[in-house]
Amino acid sequence: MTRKCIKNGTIVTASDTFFGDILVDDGIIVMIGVDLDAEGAEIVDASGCYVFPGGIDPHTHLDMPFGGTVTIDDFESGTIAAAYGGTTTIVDFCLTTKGKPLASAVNAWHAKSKEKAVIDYGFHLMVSEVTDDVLYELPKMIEEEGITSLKVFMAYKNVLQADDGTLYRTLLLAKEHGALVMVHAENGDVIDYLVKQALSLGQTDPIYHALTRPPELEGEATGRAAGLTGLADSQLYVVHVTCAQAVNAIAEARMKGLRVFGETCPQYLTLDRTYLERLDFEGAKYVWSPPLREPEHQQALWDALWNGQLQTVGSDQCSFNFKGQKELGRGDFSKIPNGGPTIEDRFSLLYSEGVRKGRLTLHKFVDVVSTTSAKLFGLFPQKGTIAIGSDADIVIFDPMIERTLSAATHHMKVDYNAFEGMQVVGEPVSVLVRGEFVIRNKTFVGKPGSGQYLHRKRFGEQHKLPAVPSNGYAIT
Ligand SMILES: NC(=O)NCCC(=O)O
Ligand SMILES: [Zn+2]
Ligand SMILES: [Zn+2]
Repeated sequence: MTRKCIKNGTIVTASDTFFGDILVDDGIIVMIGVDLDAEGAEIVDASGCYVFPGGIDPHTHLDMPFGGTVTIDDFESGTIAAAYGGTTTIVDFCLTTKGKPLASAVNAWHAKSKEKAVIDYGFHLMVSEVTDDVLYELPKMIEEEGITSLKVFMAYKNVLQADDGTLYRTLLLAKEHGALVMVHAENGDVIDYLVKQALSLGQTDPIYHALTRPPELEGEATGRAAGLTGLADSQLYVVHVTCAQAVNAIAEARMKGLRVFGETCPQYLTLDRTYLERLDFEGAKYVWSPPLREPEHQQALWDALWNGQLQTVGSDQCSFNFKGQKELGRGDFSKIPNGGPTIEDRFSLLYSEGVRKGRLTLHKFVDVVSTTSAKLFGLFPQKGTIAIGSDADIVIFDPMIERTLSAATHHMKVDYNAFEGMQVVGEPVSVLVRGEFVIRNKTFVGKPGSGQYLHRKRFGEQHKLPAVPSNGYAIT
């Protein structure tokens, strides 16, 4: 049945809260109001629940070769887990290879995702060099594929790291063609020196991963990237911000009027550096770059979300099994594959740790887990809100359910949960993508391959919504 009426929920967007019904037809929201006439529609009862726009996760790495291995969650397990967690759209990083056409990387990413994704998805391009070939091809990727965001790494020396000239040229190109440059901001050269020094002293445990990547090096790189953005009069999105130093650099750039935006991730808001000290090499489970920080940085990140210095929360889903993958770094922390499993718990953690603990308002919660990502990445208002004409990507969320996050109950393939044992309150009970249930009463009912590829708009452009049916109107 394509027509549905979601009844009696508390509908929350980034700007409004109202009680009522949502009528969905053919995947689109066609009416919002009180006591809607739902004749011919399937009734979905949302009483006692919040009705949120589907989460948008702007930062995932599914089925991606990295650190000498490949992330264990692919577009099937990763998007099923995302859906369970209340996320209906992801933007995944397409890894390009130096010397090879960008199109071959994009085609490979289409092949990984097409038959598998259960929610909608787009791609960012990771750019590690700017050659004449890349300069020629990039505009085509933006125009033909709708890939309107490009990531540049300032760290991972000799692997993905690009130099400042490459970053600057990418910023210029992005300005010219309406793309958003994303940056992994850490000073890779100094980190390389510190890592070699630690290893030469026999300091090989996971904790040295954090000790060789101090927050000053994240703050320095963030400020440098922001400065180059100003010079290029371009736009920048700093991924996975972890510390006060980087927040300050972003805030300073924004105060100067620069188009600089920042994302943090659930792990940096809820976990700290002591996790890397866990015995029996368990600390390897908590190796991310940039690393987990001292607890005081968490407050800086929550404050920055509250006051708008940071705008989004991405998962940076990049999962490796502890057994056989994280273990590649036993005896040498620099060989531990970087990243962790976060796609499933992002939305609930932000609600439970953010809204429930008074660190985010309900509207700010929706904004940082969905709406602003839609705006920055060319998906709004097709995605990221509940409005007439928008896709019916909807999360029915029971705010009273108490549960414990655990690998025993999660839906990712990966063999551990980064938030194991953490108590959260609130759970998505049903999740719809374009009006079809993917999760219904906490059970997966979707179909691999039903997720659609999203051709995204250029930076600053909006989607035109389909015409509203003649009887479509909103009562608020
Ligand atoms: N963040 C992390 O440790 N792994 C994923 C790759 C990246 O985003 O740098
Ligand atoms: Zn990164
Ligand atoms: Zn990442």
